[in-house]
Amino acid sequence: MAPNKLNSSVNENGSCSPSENGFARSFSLFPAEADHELLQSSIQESDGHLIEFSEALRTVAKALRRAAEGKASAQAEAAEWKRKYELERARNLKLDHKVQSCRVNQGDLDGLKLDSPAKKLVFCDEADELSERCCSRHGICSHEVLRDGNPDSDSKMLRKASFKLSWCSKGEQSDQHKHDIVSFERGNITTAERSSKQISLKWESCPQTVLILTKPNSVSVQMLCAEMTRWLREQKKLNIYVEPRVRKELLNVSSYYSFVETWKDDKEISLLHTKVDLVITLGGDGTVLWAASMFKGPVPPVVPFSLGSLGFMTPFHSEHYREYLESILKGPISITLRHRLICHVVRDAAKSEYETEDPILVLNEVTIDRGISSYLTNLECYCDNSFVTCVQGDGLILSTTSGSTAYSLAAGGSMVHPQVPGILFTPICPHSLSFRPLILPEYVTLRVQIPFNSRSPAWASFDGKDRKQLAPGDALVCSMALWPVPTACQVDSTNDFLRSIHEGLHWNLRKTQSFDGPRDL
Ligand SMILES: NC(=O)c1ccc[n+]([C@@H]2O[C@H](COP(=O)([O-])OP(=O)(O)OC[C@H]3O[C@@H](n4cnc5c(N)ncnc54)[C@H](O)[C@@H]3O)[C@@H](O)[C@H]2O)c1
Ligand SMILES: Nc1ncnc2c1ncn2[C@@H]1O[C@H](COP(=O)(O)OP(=O)(O)OP(=O)(O)O)[C@@H](O)[C@H]1O
Repeated sequence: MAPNKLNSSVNENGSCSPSENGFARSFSLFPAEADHELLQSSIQESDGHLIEFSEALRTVAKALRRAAEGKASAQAEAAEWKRKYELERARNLKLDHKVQSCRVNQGDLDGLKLDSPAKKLVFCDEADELSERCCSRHGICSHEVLRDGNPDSDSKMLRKASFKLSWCSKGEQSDQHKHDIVSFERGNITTAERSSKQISLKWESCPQTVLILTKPNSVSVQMLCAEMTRWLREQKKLNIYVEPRVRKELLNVSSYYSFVETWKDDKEISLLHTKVDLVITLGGDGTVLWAASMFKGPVPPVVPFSLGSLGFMTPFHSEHYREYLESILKGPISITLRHRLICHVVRDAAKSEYETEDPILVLNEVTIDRGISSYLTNLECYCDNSFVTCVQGDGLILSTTSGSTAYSLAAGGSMVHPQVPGILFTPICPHSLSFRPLILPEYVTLRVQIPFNSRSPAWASFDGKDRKQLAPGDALVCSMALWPVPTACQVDSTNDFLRSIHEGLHWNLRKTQSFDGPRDL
């Protein structure tokens, strides 16, 4: 309790000194000294209770005042948002109207209809204005580009389940445009749309084909894979694809699994995204990285199940796979769009920047380090042709935000929510006192050049795999890829991210300070 005038005459032992306290002196007529002391202490106690009570009343009054003030400001804010919403809605209705009339004038696009799927893709790409309209009405992407067969015969010819992605919004209907990040309202710049809202996937037709990818050499994973395959086939009537190795394992268990499909070569792998509606991974983060690496282009939604420890990208516990898959196959699903980096190695001997080896897509990071050399690496770094710095140390990590909790974190980089579109620039053991990690915007192109005067080659590795030597004169060019990895969330992007850093890293875990002790009031 705070020091107070009322108890300022209390001595060190906690009792009132008779010489200082006239009130105490007036009771000196009582014969027994013990009774007197008892009375003294009960008076002090009731004083104490009164003080405590008045403090409590003051706190309640303060809280009530704050609540009233908060309510008033919340009401004002709500009114302002409502006004903005009405404005935006009116603007969108006007735009919609314009689009409709434009369409009538153009003969409803019928004249532009093309007969092959390939042409249809080109049509979508080329007619930017039209695709804008399709996006603004249907959300992020209407999945048109993944359709094949005759576009006129519509859903009967679909080989893949079509779905719709949209930003989640609180209202029933969102009329907002996906590209409308900044709006100009009466000459003032306002942010109309957040770039990283929770994304929701809604199936427009039922998923039919599932690809199951599993961590190798694990008996528990093999058993779960067999059980899940049977359940998906018998209960959900789905087609199942697995890796050739897994098909053999399943057939060793029983010939029942002969319905399971697989592929023969890389060409068939490159076409998987046109057949598969959903990818299920059984393993840890490494299996999610493996799944991502199989898709060099678009990636179907991935449902990552963790076996054993909770991974950072595997929020689904395998024990409850039936409930999770039931709800995922039904939809809608909250999705994290995990950005990937596309990396090109440009050799010194190349005649032009465009003469590169096959690009490599990474979900976590690309690392350029000193490999087995004991010399410092010397890496010249450029960002959109501006010189950034020269890394002298063990190396450099260019990481996605999904990879921010992996190697980059170990090298001192920040942890970033996976839905934030950025590139982390994290040095490994820089021999300098002032080299802090950076986070760069998603639209930049980074170039890491091995100088001609470097004492040794550098080594690039991609998601911890596929090491490539970079000789003096070679460069690694890296930018954000077009094709993210959509992973299903257990709850939503933010909840899953926070849970993974709490449970996976014990982030900021500390014993709570006890209540008693010195305090400021
Ligand atoms: N010093 C380090 O921390 C270090 C060193 C090398 C590689 N790595 C990481 O390992 C990754 C390859 O993983 P792997 O499973 O194939 O190899 P692995 O089996 O060697 O596992 C590496 C560990 O990193 C974890 N991990 C992977 N991706 C993660 C992510 N996005 N967030 C948090 N943790 C993550 C895995 O769960 C695992 O515990 C690389 O991409 C790299 O990020 C880390
Ligand atoms: N289908 C696959 N084929 C080949 N290799 C794979 C496959 N799936 C995973 N791997 C590799 O196996 C290794 C271990 O996988 P994973 O990280 O999933 O398991 P884990 O190490 O047990 O998980 P955790 O680190 O979360 O405990 C990784 O290096 C990964 O690249």
